[in-house]
Amino acid sequence: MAKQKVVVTRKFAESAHKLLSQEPDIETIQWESDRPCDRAWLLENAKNASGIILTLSDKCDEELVSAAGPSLKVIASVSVGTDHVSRDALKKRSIRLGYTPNCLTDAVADLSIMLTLMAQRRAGEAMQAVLKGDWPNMPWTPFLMTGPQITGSTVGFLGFGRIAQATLKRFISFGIKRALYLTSTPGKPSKADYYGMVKESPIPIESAQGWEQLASESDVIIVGCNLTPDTKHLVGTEFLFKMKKTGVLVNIARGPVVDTAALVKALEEEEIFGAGLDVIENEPNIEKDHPILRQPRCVVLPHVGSATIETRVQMAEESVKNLIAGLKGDVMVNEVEL
Ligand SMILES: O=CC(=O)O
Repeated sequence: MAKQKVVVTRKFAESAHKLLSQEPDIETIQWESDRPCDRAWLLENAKNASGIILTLSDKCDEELVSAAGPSLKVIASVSVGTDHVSRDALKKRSIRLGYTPNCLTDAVADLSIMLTLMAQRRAGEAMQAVLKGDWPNMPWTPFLMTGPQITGSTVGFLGFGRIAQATLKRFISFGIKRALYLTSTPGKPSKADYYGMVKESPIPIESAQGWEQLASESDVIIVGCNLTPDTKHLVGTEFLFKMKKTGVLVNIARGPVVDTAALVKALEEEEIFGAGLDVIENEPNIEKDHPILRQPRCVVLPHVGSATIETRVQMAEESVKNLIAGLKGDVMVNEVEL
């Protein structure tokens, strides 16, 4: 029987490649670098492939699936977000889509806490001052580098899936007093209520009546929703200007949910206290002199939410398992319902 061709668009963890190499019926075409593969290489090598393992920076669109042709059965994305994949292009050809939602929950929740504290406690600004040699001119003064405290605050979640709930679980141990959430089904907790947060929580967890309530009553806002046409720029001027002046905004979801120009304006005009971004519109192509990078109260990280060693190994291994299950017609570890 002819082997099934699988294209792998990165060098991942060794253990994941080993899993794949143990499959006797699979022939692997491998991009030999951990940096993104060339689009032309991908389109060329996708021809007659049965499966492709890719990441959020590889666009999986009509062009790619039609380049692969009718042999294509499965896409395994090494990510939780799948907005880089055209669901329509897969659905109409009955191509299955695997993803890695669970294994990165803790890593991203940890980062959400880190960004919140960095934004509230002005970590970026404080580090810059020390690195620039300004510390000798900054003697201890009562309000030097002060920011709002997390204890006693209200934390608002735009999107209340696994990562948001794992983040809330952590926030509770910081002594927050209330949580508010907004999902695409207002009034109901997310179907992914894995931690039993809403039922078992020691603090009130309430569904916000709308984005206005979420924006105006929260001290911290965690953006954790999917990017869809409805959520693009959901956090824009109106939202930001409704936030408390002591409020901080954290985005660990997808850049375009937040309108960057509006965020720059809100920070410049001190309409909000600070921001922590793991993702940003047009990433990774952010110019060194982009106005968002000149905001002292804004911490920007290069999309490293899931970047713990353990998580990245697990994401790669799970993706290989998803791919193999998809090719064999078995149940995947995690599959997107298209
Ligand atoms: O953003 C990261 C992911 O989708 O895995």
